[in-house]
Amino acid sequence: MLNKIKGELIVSCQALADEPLHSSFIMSKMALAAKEGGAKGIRANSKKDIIEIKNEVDLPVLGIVKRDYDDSEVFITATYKEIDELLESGCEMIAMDATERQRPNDIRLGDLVQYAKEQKPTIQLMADIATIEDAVQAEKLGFDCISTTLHGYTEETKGKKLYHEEFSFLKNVLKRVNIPVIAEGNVITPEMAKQCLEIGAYSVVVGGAITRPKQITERFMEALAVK
Ligand SMILES: CC(=O)N[C@H](C=O)[C@@H](O)[C@H](O)[C@H](O)COP(=O)(O)O
Repeated sequence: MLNKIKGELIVSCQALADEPLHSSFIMSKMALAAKEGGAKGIRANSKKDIIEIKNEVDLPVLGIVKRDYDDSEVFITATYKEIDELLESGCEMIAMDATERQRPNDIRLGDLVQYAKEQKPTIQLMADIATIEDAVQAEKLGFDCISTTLHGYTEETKGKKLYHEEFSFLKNVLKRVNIPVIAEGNVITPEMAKQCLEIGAYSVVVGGAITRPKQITERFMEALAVK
């Protein structure tokens, strides 16, 4: 998958149970629209959505399973169970939370990486990180690439946006690791996506700005309210 997405756009097609477009069928059509628009990869949540998306488009899929656990704040591919589901889904790459936060049942991130690679040696793994330290650790653990997905979404990074200070976080991550770094999170305009690639991101993931019409509408409403 990494070869196919170099310098390209990945579209994240996700709608959780509490979102208006929650439906594997709708996500598969979102993926088709993304493909027809030129995207070279899809990020998707849940085995069900991934299977339906794979029936609709022949693009490589970066899979996650979002699931909440009582004993942890980690919710993106948190345990062996989610990894098993993703291996069954046929996705080419698995993304998992790679923050230093405690995982459910105290599972160690390194053990999850090892498990996934043992189960399917050809699977590629993406580390969803929030901090520079997460990125450095992820490279050591054997992840194939890093994504800035969780920057701004942890206690430590709350309120931060990837585009703050001319994408300074992205620039710093790029300086500290040698594996590909994918820009993801709050990339909301085509210009921002282009900027991420110019800075040196390997590719860019755009979600809400393409596939969450409620979020897009809210952005318009905010702008109108200012006037
Ligand atoms: C923090 C979190 O849960 N991020 C999720 C990760 O899969 C998705 O909800 C995002 O849509 C995705 O990361 C793309 O980002 P954006 O939608 O901002 O372009």
